[in-house]
Amino acid sequence: MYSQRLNLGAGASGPRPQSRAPEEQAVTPRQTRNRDRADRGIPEATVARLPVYLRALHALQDRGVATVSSEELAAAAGVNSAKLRKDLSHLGSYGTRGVGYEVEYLVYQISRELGLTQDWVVAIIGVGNLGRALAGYGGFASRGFRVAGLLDADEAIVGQEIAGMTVEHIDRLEDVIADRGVSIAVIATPAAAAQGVCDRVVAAGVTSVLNFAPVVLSVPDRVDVRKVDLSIELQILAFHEQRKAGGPGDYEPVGDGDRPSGTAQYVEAVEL
Ligand SMILES: NC(=O)c1ccc[n+]([C@@H]2O[C@H](COP(=O)([O-])OP(=O)(O)OC[C@H]3O[C@@H](n4cnc5c(N)ncnc54)[C@H](O)[C@@H]3O)[C@@H](O)[C@H]2O)c1
Repeated sequence: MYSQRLNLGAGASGPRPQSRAPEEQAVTPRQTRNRDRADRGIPEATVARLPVYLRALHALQDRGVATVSSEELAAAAGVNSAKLRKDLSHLGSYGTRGVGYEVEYLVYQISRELGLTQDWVVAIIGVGNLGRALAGYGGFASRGFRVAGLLDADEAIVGQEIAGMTVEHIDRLEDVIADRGVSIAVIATPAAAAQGVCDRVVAAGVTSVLNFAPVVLSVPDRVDVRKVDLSIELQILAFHEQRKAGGPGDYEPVGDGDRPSGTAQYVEAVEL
């Protein structure tokens, strides 16, 4: 058993460390990723597929499967097996001929690569419909993300209890980030407020932002922004539906051309 594997599920079943040494708090996801990958050159397309492999591996673990062939894992993840083997080779994982990959160790390797073997502290800014849903989503903790702050500008919302946390006023943003070691900010405000919020979290030292607002955020180079836009995903599905129905236009896959199936993986990064 790998100790880091245990840590992945700790949020759901037991307490996580509430505080870290200052030098540990200062490490951001980006810094860790850059440090770990600096010399290995793992392609971003591979990185984007690792969470998909991880999800498939967790499903195998849940079924008590100890080893898996590249073909089985590739089928479960919706990619071809050659691409899967190539992806995993970037992690130094080649499997064993005739046996395949050891599920538990591969979970550990991918989790380590994605920075999931440690806790990431998250603040959700904008606690409306979406912010509430995100705050109540149990899946973050089991994947190593701990929501440590809910902030909103609306006095009627501030002070409310949501998912066991009290919503704080946005005026406290900088203090919350500093005091709780927030390294990822989730922005779920209206579009008009998003850039201002983003500027503040960046000024407070956050270098990873997950943006749900329908606006392209300007950030310094050192900051990673991932944008989630469900309407774009629906438009992509509409495009494919149209093609299935024999609608206009021949389709040429662009870019990677071998993206895994399933909707959750289709969350696009329009900025990085
Ligand atoms: N990405 C997606 O797929 C998706 C899906 C639904 C909604 N959205 C977007 O997510 C955002 C939130 O949607 P919603 O339905 O929850 O809206 P909402 O109006 O219910 O919630 C927005 C919250 O942000 C708060 N807020 C406004 N200005 C703020 C500020 N400066 N600082 C802190 N909080 C502030 C409001 O008080 C409100 O509670 C919107 O931008 C919406 O367009 C995205």
